[in-house]
Amino acid sequence: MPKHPAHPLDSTARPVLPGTDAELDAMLARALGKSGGETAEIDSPADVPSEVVDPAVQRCGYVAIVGKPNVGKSTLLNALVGQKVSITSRKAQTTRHRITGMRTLGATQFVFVDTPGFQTRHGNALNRALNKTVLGAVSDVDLILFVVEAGQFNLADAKVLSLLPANVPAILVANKFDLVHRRGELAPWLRSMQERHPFSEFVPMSAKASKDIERLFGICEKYLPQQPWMHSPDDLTDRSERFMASEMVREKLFRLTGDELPYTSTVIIDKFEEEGRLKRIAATIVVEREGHKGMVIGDKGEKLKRIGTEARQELEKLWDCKVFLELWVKVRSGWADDDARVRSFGYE
Ligand SMILES: Nc1nc2c(ncn2[C@@H]2O[C@H](COP(=O)(O)OP(=O)(O)OP(=O)(O)O)[C@@H](O)[C@H]2O)c(=O)[nH]1
Repeated sequence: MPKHPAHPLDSTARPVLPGTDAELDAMLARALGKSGGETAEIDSPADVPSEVVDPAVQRCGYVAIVGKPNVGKSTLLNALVGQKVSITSRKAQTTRHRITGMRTLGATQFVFVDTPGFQTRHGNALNRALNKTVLGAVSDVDLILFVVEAGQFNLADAKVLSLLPANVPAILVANKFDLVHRRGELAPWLRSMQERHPFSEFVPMSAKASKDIERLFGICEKYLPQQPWMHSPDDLTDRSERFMASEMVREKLFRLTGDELPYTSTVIIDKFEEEGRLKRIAATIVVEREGHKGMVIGDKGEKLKRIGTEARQELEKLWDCKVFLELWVKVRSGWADDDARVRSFGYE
């Protein structure tokens, strides 16, 4: 029989927020897996075949992943879903859409919502659209994973934190824990974080470590309501193949052009045709200035060719079919400042 922990918000089982120093220290010790905590080991809901789960005992709910740009939200989402549904790059502001990825483990179906980092620096139309997406994402979910870099918190984190609704449980995910060398300094940091928001739990982790991902599933499960699944247990995302194609090109574009290319460059799919086991895709990379065009094309077209090859290879792997990908580059000055154009490029 699969396990079904009581929903923490159903009854008196609401998580107790650590108030005293001793409680905070215990929370930290437990989260770090040190002795002395009563729940150092957390079961993962995995390993119960989902086909055999009676709908009457199924759990299903939305989990929003929020945080400022570059803290690792997309890496986390991909690891949770078990496949690439959101693009990642070292360049901040890579994610622009609300993306849902799903994962069904045992009796529980997790529906994840990825959000763009909350934009604070520029008030242009693109950033206004991005911020609206973040607000929409957090208002109607069962659980929020507020992602920060472990031990860090600045104004950009604070702006995202200020958007969290009071009535939705939020877990503090201290990501990139592998980069923290002075772990002893985390206790005062955790204390200050708990003063900023009544987090239900604290999870120090690395989105790149599979053990941490498994542990996170076990932690999140109890926050999702008991109700039948909304998607088939095999579904991983509700985004179209067309969308995945444009995201994949955009990821390669940002990875291969480095920091010179402004994040306002985007990708539009002009053609998406299927012929048996072959997909023919034509896409345009839209840049803001003539000078950016050269950065994308590179010496003798070398860079553009590499962007195309890498995107094609990943798409072939993702869909398990042959892909023919044709790329173009166009200049459209000021598109990110133009509301109508931002909408026409697919940002609501
Ligand atoms: N060392 C380390 N690096 C990580 C970890 N998680 C993510 N990263 C890296 O951090 C960078 C940003 O990760 P993303 O997943 O793109 O971040 P994001 O928050 O989705 O960024 P935006 O799309 O800009 O909002 C990438 O280079 C990741 O490889 C982690 O746990 N440890």
